[in-house]
Amino acid sequence: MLRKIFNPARLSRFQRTMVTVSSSDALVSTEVDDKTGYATVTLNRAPVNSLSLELMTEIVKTVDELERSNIRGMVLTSFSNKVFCAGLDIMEMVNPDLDRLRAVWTRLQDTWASLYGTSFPTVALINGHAPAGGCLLALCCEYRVMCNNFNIGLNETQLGLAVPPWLQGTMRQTIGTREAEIHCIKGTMFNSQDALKIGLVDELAAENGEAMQRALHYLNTFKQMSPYARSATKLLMRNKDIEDMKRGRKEDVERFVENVMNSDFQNGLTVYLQSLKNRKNK
Ligand SMILES: CCCCCCCCCCCC/C=C/CC(=O)SCCNC(=O)CCNC(=O)[C@H](O)C(C)(C)COP(=O)(O)OP(=O)(O)OC[C@H]1O[C@@H](n2cnc3c(N)ncnc32)[C@H](O)[C@@H]1OP(=O)(O)O
Repeated sequence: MLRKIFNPARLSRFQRTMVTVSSSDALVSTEVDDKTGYATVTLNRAPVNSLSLELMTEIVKTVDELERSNIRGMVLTSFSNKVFCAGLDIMEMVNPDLDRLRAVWTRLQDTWASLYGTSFPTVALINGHAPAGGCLLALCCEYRVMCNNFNIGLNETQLGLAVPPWLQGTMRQTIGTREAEIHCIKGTMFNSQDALKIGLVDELAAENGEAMQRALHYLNTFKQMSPYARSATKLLMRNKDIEDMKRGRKEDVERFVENVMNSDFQNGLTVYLQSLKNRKNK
């Protein structure tokens, strides 16, 4: 599982040298620069990259294939310069089919596990808002560069959802136990500056180009380092969290289903959706 010597010949499925490989309707597009071995993975589900079952399936598949392709690093970003990812697709939770709802939560667990557990270095280039599941994607990466004037945070409790233990753990690891407890419970959304102050993101950038330079700078810090030592250290730090999540995953799915099927939650969701539409029409 650990990284071997970079071999561009193993990148066949992915486009190399910065030309998009995927068709225009692909939910995730991947470009690999064969000089550096860095992949740029772009979420491409208009309008707001909300995490449907299909988008999460594509993310997991992409990360698995990159793991096999022997890349040297990955930048995760959005097609939109306004929204990085709007979190779980709310429509997946409105009067859902139970089997699909279980599959949605299972796939969110998989998404977290595969992104959190990559052997190669990962940077989230947060070029837009990142509430809830959007913040989750960013937290899974090793390093976060955020453009100015957006919001990020785990606002689940504001929506009537509990933050699952594995996601709480990633937040704790990033901003510390005390702050994670306060802000998971409150469902705080941070603007870019406050996110930097609290350590939720590592750097700010004025715009996309600068953010990409900073992301690549982070990846370049590993150029001279043994990939084996790097990834072994990362995985030794993270594997226990993934194993813990996997041990409790069935109960976690059932808690989510119970949470979503609660009539108060369903009523709240209808009001919330309407509020999003009203905000838009103002
Ligand atoms: C002990 C432990 C117990 C554990 C128990 C388990 C319980 C479960 C826990 C679950 C926790 C973790 C899970 C995460 C849940 C989520 O991720 S829920 C989703 C949260 N997301 C949001 O609240 C974001 C809502 N959206 C916005 O705030 C804004 O849309 C935006 C800031 C992202 C973007 O704003 P703007 O650019 O102005 O676009 P809009 O006009 O608002 O939106 C365009 C369009 O998209 C629709 N939309 C927005 N977000 C979503 C979404 N998340 N899902 C689906 N659709 C979305 C929006 O309604 C607009 O649609 P129309 O054009 O009006 O049709």
